[in-house]
Amino acid sequence: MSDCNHNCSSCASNCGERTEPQSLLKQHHVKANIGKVFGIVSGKGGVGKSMVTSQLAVTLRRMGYKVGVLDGDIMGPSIPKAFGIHEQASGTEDGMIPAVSSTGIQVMSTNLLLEHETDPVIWRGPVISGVAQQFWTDVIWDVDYLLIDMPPGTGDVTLSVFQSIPLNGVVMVTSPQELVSMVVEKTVNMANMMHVPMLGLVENMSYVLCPDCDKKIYLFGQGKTQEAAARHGLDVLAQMPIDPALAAVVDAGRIEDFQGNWLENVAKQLTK
Ligand SMILES: Nc1ncnc2c1ncn2[C@@H]1O[C@H](COP(=O)(O)OP(=O)(O)OP(=O)(O)O)[C@@H](O)[C@H]1O
Repeated sequence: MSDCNHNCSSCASNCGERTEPQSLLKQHHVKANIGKVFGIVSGKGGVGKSMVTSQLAVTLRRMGYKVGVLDGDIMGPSIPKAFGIHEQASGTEDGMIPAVSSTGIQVMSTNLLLEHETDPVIWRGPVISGVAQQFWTDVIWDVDYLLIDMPPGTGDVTLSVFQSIPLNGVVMVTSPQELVSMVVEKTVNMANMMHVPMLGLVENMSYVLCPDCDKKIYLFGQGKTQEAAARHGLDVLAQMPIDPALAAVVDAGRIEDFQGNWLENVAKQLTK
């Protein structure tokens, strides 16, 4: 190490004298213009993480912001379908260009790279993590807010996103039953260990609204949410009902038409 200047912060060499851990954070594409970046996480699958990510993107767009969604759920991408995007992503010599929804939301997802939407993603772990990173480093985003729909749980891709993308915070999505479980705690702990601020919790499928009297029916009991969230050190930012109309707009690729303002408080947290 003849040319060692003993300043580890400006040196990429991993020699035995290194005293500081090396950052694994990656730069976004040189031509990209990205304001803030938020991850949407969940302890396990099927709790409505993609639903919340899409609705949050629409809510921010309705507030007038430029919004992008990076579909980090590489194996089970569902964002393009919710937005009714079926064409393949395009690219130039410079980089990848995200698809754009009918209201102007930018989207990048593995499903936009496959020849057929129904093709399985038969890639090994390291390749999958690499793709999530490339959606950050190689895509020419132009957004005020980039939302990352993370894969469920605390696996490879989640870790890779936490390590390589400078997140401004994460929002946790749970269902009422999941809130009391260990998997939520694991995800909260992972964000803490990665020093990424956990902004709070969206409880999805909290209640059903009676179509006749508008009464909220809490199928899994009421009042436990605040207590369980507090145990995890989380603020409850929103509670969303189970609403067949929501599932229907997702199935029809028309999430941008959804009615409801459940996530306005979450959007305010992200934009403040
Ligand atoms: N509040 C809701 N009301 C009605 N249907 C919902 C609601 N939330 C989610 N769904 C439906 O439940 C299914 C699972 O939701 P979603 O794909 O968002 O979950 P997820 O947590 O992202 O799952 P995964 O991580 O496994 O992809 C979807 O068909 C979605 O349309």
